[in-house]
Amino acid sequence: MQYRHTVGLVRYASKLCWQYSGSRIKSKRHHIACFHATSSNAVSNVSPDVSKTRNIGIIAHIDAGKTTTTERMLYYSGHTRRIGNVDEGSTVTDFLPAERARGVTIQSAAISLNWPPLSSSGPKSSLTADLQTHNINLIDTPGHADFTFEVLRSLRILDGAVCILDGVAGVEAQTEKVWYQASKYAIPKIIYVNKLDREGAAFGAAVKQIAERLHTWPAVCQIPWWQKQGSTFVGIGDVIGTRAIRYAADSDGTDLSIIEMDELKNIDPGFAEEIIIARKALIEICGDNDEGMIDSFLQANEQPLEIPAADIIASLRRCVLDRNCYITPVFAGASFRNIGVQPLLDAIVQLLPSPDQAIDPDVRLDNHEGTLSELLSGKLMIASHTSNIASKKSLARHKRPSTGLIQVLEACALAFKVVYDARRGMLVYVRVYSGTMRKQSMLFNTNLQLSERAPQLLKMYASDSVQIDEIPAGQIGVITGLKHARTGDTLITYTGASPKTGPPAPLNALQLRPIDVPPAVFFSSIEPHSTSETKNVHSALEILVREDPSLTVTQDEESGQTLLSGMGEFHLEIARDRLINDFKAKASMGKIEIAYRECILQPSVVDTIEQATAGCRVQVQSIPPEGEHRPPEFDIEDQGSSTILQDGNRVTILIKPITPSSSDPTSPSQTASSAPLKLPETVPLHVLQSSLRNGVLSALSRGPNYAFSLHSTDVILTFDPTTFDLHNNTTAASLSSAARTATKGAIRSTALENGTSLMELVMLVTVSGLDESNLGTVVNDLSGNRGGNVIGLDDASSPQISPASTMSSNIDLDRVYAPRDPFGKMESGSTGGKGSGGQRSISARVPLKEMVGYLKHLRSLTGGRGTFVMAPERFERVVGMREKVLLKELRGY
Ligand SMILES: Nc1nc2c(ncn2[C@@H]2O[C@H](COP(=O)(O)OP(=O)(O)OP(=O)(O)O)[C@@H](O)[C@H]2O)c(=O)[nH]1
Repeated sequence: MQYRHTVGLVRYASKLCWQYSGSRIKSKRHHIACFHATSSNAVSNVSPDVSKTRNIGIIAHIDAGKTTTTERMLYYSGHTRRIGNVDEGSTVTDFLPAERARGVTIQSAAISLNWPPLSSSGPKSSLTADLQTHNINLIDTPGHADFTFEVLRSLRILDGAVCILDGVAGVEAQTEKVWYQASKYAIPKIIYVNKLDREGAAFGAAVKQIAERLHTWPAVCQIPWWQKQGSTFVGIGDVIGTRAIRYAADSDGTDLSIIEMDELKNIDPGFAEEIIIARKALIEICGDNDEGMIDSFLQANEQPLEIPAADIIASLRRCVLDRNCYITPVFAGASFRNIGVQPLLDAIVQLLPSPDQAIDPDVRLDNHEGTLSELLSGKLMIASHTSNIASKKSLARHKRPSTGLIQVLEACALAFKVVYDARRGMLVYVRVYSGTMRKQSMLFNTNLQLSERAPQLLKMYASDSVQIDEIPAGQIGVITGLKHARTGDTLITYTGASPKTGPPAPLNALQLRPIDVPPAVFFSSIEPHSTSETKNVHSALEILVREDPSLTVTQDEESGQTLLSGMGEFHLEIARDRLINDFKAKASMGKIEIAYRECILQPSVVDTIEQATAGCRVQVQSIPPEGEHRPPEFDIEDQGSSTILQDGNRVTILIKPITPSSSDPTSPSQTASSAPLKLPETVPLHVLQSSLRNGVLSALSRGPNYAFSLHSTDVILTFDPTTFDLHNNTTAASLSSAARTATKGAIRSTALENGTSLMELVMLVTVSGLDESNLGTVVNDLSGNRGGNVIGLDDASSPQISPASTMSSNIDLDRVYAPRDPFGKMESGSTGGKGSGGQRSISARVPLKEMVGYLKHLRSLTGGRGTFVMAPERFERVVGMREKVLLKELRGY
């Protein structure tokens, strides 16, 4: 029985929210209140100094205030003359119509600003004397979990991050997720506790949660200054400078006064005393981690108050840049009230790394991994070459290559974002890692294996831009006019560029740290309103997918329907809005449904099914699930350039040598360097390989029984050039088609013999905000009605979302300094043992289907207090009654 993806196949009345986003209602008015100091007609030829550059991301849970803070940064840096407002849809960075209408960040926006500003001084400027002007490339990332890919691709190219917390909510679930993602890439971070003007704000509690949930030692650099028994937030205590900064009420944040300690002791003795306590704690934590601070302490005659602010900043910077040091500086403010943003900008410049101090990016050359500096020093080339010649058993005949080949490399950059702009066409955002990318240079795209010229380069100021002649190493910029480059592609320039041949091997295979695309878990059909609209709709979809690789478009073979898949319901809704409103496509979107997977069943992994079609011999077998006995050959790891892992499947392409004496297939890398295989000039090895692979992947995109894509399938395709009749007129399409037919045949035979099964996505869910009275009810609901499996209670670190390697495991909470909060919300030195305020949390594994509409239900179970966050864990086979029920739902009978 075959099932087609038809609209309404699965009916879900309720809405899945990956996390609670609060009940904020935002105005739909579009006040564009900003006046940009730059314009796209301007041309800038100033090359920024790399040591005075910061590539920084702003990361946080949804609604923590990222865009509000960014807006102030633009204002103080002189980029805008008025402060935009998220609630009025007038911010610079949320410039998409959908972002302005909904008041949420959907795509990460890249802006450049100078801090301290070049021309202005006085109240709009830095609060640190003698701070030199730096160029900050800032990326405001989305907080909603459906747009996690946006955060991931930004993190890939950032050197540092500011993590913003809501001062009332503290460390929220999505904060933990993005924190650990940033930690995974070893990105140095500072924390800004925002919204301290709100009723219920608790800075001390937030600091304790930072230690408890983010597993880092908070180094409190500022403390909030509350007056009127804690009801009015008036400014901040500068622990590093031992002074207070008071902001005039209802000002734009430039009307502020610096109050030195002597005066503060008269105005607010309690607050002055707390600053002194905080400073001692800061010196202690720096001294525990940095030898330099011990020297400063001794030089200051062991008087913490006598240590110069510059020494503390230098010590903190050493700690932040040290990968093995688990210290995070913490700052305070209320961006909406214009409090605390200038000192935060100072901290970005002072504490976060410049590109030349940032982590050495990962690269891959041929099938060897290393770092960029290893590549540039020639080490990686030597390793790659040595392995090739070793495979030919003729090591003695080959000399080591000089590093000359690397000298051919002029520049390399990663395209981390592609955005369609109605006025300027496709904007490809790049981070240049080495060399200088120049206007009009010929770029070679190592992922697509093609050359494109870069007609124009831009520096972006959110939706505005300035033309530039070059993008030097360490900088972020935009290339316009590229027809092919996609997110995640590596672009290189090289001497003697030839669009016909591309760069010499193995430079043509150089890849900078790839960006993993998470699997799509929801889909919907897209129906053009008329046949004449089909082309327009497809062009618009093509743009959407090039912009956002976490969206995929497929064509259902049987129904002919176009299906759009994505990361969540909200993700697809936004895609629909963009399709219809921004691209004016005349089409409708069907019901949003869950994307299941299909897997072939097999009694034994060695019992493979083979299918041979026109030069392609295909073996198909199922990959045993994780946790079950898995023979060594199924270790899910990349096995060189002939094998890829994609969407839970493993695809290996082997090319048989033409020589009559060699009967064994070899991997392409071996074949490439062995004399017998002579491929036609028009079909070089990489084209042959990628065409065959695309054919296999296409066959895997539709299972034989349920029409969902296949998962846990191992495909080995052996290509025999002699039986295919490979010649100069062979096209990539004909190769793909042969691979596809052979793979489909093999899958069909396997399915006929052994059957297939449905697989569903299991989510790792963390429910928080619970208390003793509703904990049991929520546990029962998750493990009973929803078929979930509770794996832990009060797991402060949400271990499933937090890679252990990125955290410090031995933080003694009693040793963590946190100032007392007003109204006794938080006793310093205690979090109640069960999370903030004695709140309880649950970690569970639950099928995605059962989480649809969960937010509403959870709120009814917990009187509106419970929240949750979830992340995909893995696809699992659906068995027993559950499979019967699901199939019945899918069939509709
Ligand atoms: N009271 C108060 N409200 C704030 C503050 N900062 C932000 N807000 C409000 O919080 C809401 C969310 O602010 P945003 O700046 O959109 O938050 P975000 O983190 O960018 O949100 P997403 O991009 O959608 O994840 C808006 O209504 C802001 O006006 C603050 O310091 N105090």
